[in-house]
Amino acid sequence: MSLLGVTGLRVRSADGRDLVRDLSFAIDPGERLGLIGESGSGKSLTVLAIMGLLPSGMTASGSVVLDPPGTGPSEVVGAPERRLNGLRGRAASVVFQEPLTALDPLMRVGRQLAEPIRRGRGLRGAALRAAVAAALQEVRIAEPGRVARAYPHEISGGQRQRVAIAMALACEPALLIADEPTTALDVTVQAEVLALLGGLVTARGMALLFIGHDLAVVSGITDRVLVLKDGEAVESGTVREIVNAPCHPYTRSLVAGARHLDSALDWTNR
Ligand SMILES: Nc1ncnc2c1ncn2[C@@H]1O[C@H](COP(=O)(O)OP(=O)(O)OP(=O)(O)O)[C@@H](O)[C@H]1O
Repeated sequence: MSLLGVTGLRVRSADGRDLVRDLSFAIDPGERLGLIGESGSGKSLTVLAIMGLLPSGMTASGSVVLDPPGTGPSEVVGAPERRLNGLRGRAASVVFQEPLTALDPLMRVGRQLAEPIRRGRGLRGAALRAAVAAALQEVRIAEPGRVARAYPHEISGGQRQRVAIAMALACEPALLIADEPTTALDVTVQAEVLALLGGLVTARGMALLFIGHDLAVVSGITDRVLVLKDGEAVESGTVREIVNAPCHPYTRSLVAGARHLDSALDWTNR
């Protein structure tokens, strides 16, 4: 059984429009899948449906099953909040595009990172403080003491995204979902955060669902790609297949327009 199995997923708006239609894919433990598509193609709604976090009024149908090692499979669609809370953070965790989504502006960084570590790992006191420092070091925060004492607005955008990544990792999820995690960052910081994410996924043996609109970025960090257009999957395959022999016209336009395509092609020769 896959770690994540999405079958016939449909997301419908409050006014009855189908924003995601008949979407099916699976991710095995340790696998890296990219979900790529233009703005408005339904990528973020797919992520929210997987986490049981759709905005009120929107409904999901079909099936989303999370099956992390050591627990039985759980259906997300229609699950009560209590069951979803047990899955979030442990089975799957999300890093969003805008790190401030994950951070409370009125709470010091160290305290907010401590909360999921305390909940997830049951640590207290000095052991909890040490775990917070270790978590900040793991995401390569240069001055963990200063950053732990800072409020989110007192640190840089790149540091905020590193903290958001540390929070997403706090409960040791089997699947990390990264929803355009570098889009809000400037270009040099983007590359550093991508390298960090890729390294952490490898080091922890996590599976990765990486959402993006830039084929060069997505193909650099994933093994397989699913192409979404207007809420529907139009093509899927390995990075090599998609980059070297795109079938659907939309995928062809993505490949033709991909910036830094050379570096993406280098990745396919790994
Ligand atoms: N809360 C909402 N209410 C109504 N429609 C919404 C809502 N959120 C998203 N949509 C619509 O659903 C469609 C898919 O949106 P979604 O955010 O999943 O796209 P996306 O591929 O993630 O785009 P982007 O790359 O810009 O984030 C879009 O047409 C969008 O306008």
